[in-house]
Amino acid sequence: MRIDVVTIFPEYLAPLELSLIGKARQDGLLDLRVHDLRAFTTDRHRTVDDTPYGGGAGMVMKPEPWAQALAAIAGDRPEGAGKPVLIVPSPAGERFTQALAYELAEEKHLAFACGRYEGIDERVIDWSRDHFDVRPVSLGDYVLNGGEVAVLAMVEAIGRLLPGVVGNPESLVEESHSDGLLEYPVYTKPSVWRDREVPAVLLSGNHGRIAQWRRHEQFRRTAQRRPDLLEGFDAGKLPRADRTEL
Ligand SMILES: Nc1nc2cc(Br)ccc2s1
Repeated sequence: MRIDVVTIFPEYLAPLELSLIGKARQDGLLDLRVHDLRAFTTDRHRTVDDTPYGGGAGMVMKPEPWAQALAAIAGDRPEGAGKPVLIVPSPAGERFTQALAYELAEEKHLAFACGRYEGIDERVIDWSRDHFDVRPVSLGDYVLNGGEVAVLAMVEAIGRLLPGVVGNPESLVEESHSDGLLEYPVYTKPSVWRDREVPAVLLSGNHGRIAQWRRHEQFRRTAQRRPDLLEGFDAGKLPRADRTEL
C-alpha cells in the first residue's frame, strides 16, 4: 500500500517511523510518504493561510498550495491503482470505525490531508473529487488543533491490518470491534497477584468453557460500556447464558 500525507508539520508524523508501522515501511509492505505543504507555496513567506471570507476568528488554509500538493500525489499513482482515496480528517466527517479501517486497508493508494487553523478552503474538497475519492473522516466528537493526530491513529489502525504487518494475524481476530463487540478481559502470570486471582475457568484447560466464558464477557462488557454497539444485535443468536445478561 502507498500512503501520502500532506501537512505543515511533517515532524508530527515521525512516530510512523517506529514500531510495527516503521518495520512495515522498512519491509516494503507500506510505502508512506510525508509531504510539507509549504513546499507547494510560491511566495517568499511560504504562506498557507489567510483570513476567512465572511469574517470570524482564525485563519483558513489557502486552496492553491493544496491543489499543487494533491495534484502531484494524484499524478504519481502506484502501478494498477485507480483513483486514490483522499481522507480528510475533520470533526464534520463520517465516523472512523474498525469496519472503515478494514475497508481502507484494501485500497492500493491512500492520501491524507491534514488541515490546521479553521480548516481547508472548501473549494479544495470540491476540486479534489475530480482526482480522488474524497472521504472526510472523524475520529470522534471532539476538536483537535489539526488532522495530524487523527492521521497517526488512522494509519496505525489501517496499517496493522495489512498482510504481514502483525506477527500473528490470529491476534486481529479477537480484538475489540473485530466482531462488533468489545474484547474480553485478559490475564497472565502470576495466577494470584496482590490477592487478586485469575478467573478459575482460565486455569481449567477446558477450551470449550473458556471460549464460552470469553464470549459471555464480551457481551457483558459491551452491554455495560457500549450498549450502542448492541443496537440491532439479534439477541436470539446469543448463547442462553449471554441472553440473560442483556
Ligand atoms: N477531530 C478533529 N479535529 C480537527 C481539527 C482540525 Br483544524 C483538523 C482536523 C481535525 S479532526
